[in-house]
Parts: sequence; structure tokens; C-alpha cells
Amino acid sequence: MATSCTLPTFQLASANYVSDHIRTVGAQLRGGQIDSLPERFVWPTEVAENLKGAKDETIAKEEQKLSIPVVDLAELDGGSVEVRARIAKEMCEACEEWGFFQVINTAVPPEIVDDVYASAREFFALPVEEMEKAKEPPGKPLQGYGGRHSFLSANVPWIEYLGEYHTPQSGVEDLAKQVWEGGNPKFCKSVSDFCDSAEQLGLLILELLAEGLYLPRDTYSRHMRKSANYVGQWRFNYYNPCPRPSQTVGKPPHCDPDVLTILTQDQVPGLQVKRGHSWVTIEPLPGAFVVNVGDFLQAWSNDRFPSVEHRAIVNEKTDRLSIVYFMAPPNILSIEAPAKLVGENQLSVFEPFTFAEYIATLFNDRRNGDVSTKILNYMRRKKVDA
Ligand SMILES: O=C(O)CCC(=O)C(=O)O
Ligand SMILES: [Fe+2]
Repeated sequence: MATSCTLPTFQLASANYVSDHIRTVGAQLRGGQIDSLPERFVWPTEVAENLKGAKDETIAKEEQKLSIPVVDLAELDGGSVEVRARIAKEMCEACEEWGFFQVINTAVPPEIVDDVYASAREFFALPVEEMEKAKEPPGKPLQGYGGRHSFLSANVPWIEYLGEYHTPQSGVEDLAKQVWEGGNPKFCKSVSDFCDSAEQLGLLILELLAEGLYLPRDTYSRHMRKSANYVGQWRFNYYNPCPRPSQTVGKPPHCDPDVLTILTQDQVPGLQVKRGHSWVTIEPLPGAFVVNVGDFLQAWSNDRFPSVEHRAIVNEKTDRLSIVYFMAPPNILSIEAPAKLVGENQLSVFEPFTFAEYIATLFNDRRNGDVSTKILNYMRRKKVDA
């Protein structure tokens, strides 16, 4: 029987979405009532466009042409031990080299993805006042309907999102009841089926990564089962077409504060991962999931798998929708790399920390003016001079 779950809350400036609303601003720009993007949506060039200060333009251009690895799971089911080991190795290499990969031929039924997309579209087709019935409560960033990311920056990104924790206590039902009379069971089922499938896929990936690191298969996955303190989250990210796409950003550059992120994008490109001096676009592949290493897995792998900065850009013509499942560890679990990865008589690269401590650092230090995306560096052990 589940006991009570302590989810972190934060003191943040509450956001007023109506006055900021990107739909109104978009319509005003298109209708000619305003000529330029209001200041609050304008992001610095190095955030909104490509990276500035690239030492060598040719390198930057070459980097942009690269693409993240694709791992095919088709042969995994019923496959030999060797096939499994090869797939595990491919995943580990992708995580080491990129922190990102796409996975195809997963066991996730396509209908589950289709249904959750239909639900997300149903929500974002509602009038703003209806969506705002599920408005992100003060102090609970990224829960409910929002867009401002006030903890990331004073600038406003061109995004709307809807999300919630996926725990035994807090689920999509309460959120849906705020929006629809009767709670919209179809919507709830599609979200919960998506979370369950994404979680299964994530568990499989964590097992394969452990195997690829020559660790016991359940090294990471055993901590992720649903428990009272488990803090997985789902989120829909919705990006409206933007009349001035090169001045703003959909999802500002960030690293994910989780273990593993499982993301599906529609067929509109927008997600980009930072590579050296450039942003590399992750091309949408039908039926694929984009998987990335989060900050906790970087620590849990003793710095072997980097949690890499990424962002989502917007475009003038088409809206874009991504649906994401964030696998996080139980709130109270202290994250520390397994001894085998650390080495005899060595200290782990990061101090042990819990999800609750980490998230507090993330939100609180942002408020204190730190704009770096590498919050994990706060957890790095200080080097003691010999
Ligand atoms: O919309 C996307 O493709 C990126 C979303 C993302 O990075 C996130 O929600 O953490
Ligand atoms: Fe992300």
C-alpha cells in the first residue's frame, strides 16, 4: 500500500499566461496590429539561432550535418545473447558519444502513441480559458498547463505545455477533472497507457545500458518501479507557428533533470541537440522514440554518459507537438555511481544526492541568477589537491 509521497514545491513568481499569451501575440503579428515580437519573447541570438563564436565555421557546418545514432530493437525479442549484447553496446556507445539516440521497432503499440497524440491535440484545441482551468499552480513548475519556464529565464519561450507527475497518488485524473466535466476518461486512459508503455521501454533501455556497462542488469531499473516516492512525469509540449521564429525559442536550452527521457515528436523537426559549436537537428523518424541521458544517469554512470544540452526551435508554418515521459528516481533515493564504475579506492565524480535535493538546487540557484544549464556541476566533488 502506497504511503504519502512528498513532491517538491518551490517559491516562484506566479506566471500570468493570459497577458503573455503567444496565441494572441502570433495573431497580432500576422494581422499587422504589431510589427515586432514583444521584447519578452526575444531571446539572445546564441540561444535562438546557432551558436555564436564558433571558432571555425567549417567545423560548425559539418557538425550540423551529423545525426544522432539510431538503435534498432527489431532483433531483440527472441534474439540471441549476442544480439542483446550488440544492441546494449550500441546504446552505450550512443550515450557516451551523444547522450542521445533514437530507438526504432520498439514494443510500444503504435495505437498508444496515436491515441495520446489525439488527446494532446484535443487539449490544445481548447480555448485558452478552458486550458487555463488546469493552470500550473504557483510553486509547482511544469505541473498542469503552462508555458513560461520562469525558473529558466525571465524571457518567455514560444511554448505551451501540459504535464503532471505519474505517481500512484498524483495522476492525470485530477488534472482532467479540472478541465472537463466528468474528467474525460478517454484522455486519461491514453495518457496513462502512454506513460506505462514509455516506462516499460525506459526500463528495458536501463537494463541494456547496465548490461553494456558490465553491471548487473537491474542496477538502475530496480529503483524505477512505481513506488510511493517515484517521481516520473509526462508532458505534452505544444509549439504554435511563430511569425518571427529566428528571434525566439520553443524550449530553451537545458539538460533534463531526470534519469532517462523518452520522447516522441510528430513529423515536424524542431528538437536540436548541442554538438560542439552547433545545434544538430534530430530528424523525426516515423515510429521512433528519442531517448536521452538525464543528469541523474550522468551521475549514476560516474560521468560516462553525458546529459547533453538540447532545445526546441519553432517555425513559421506548422505547429509542432512532442510528447515526453521523464523517468526519475524515487524522490529520496541517494544517487551514487556503482563501485564497479568508480574503481577501487576512488571517489565517485559526483557527491551522492537525491532527486529532491537536486531539484531544489535547480530551481533555487536559478533564482539566484545562475543561468548555466549544467546544474549537475553543483554536485561535482571538489578536487582536493594532493
Ligand atoms: O519538444 C521537444 O522536442 C523537446 C522537449 C524537451 O526537451 C523537454 O520537454 O525536456
Ligand atoms: Fe528536454
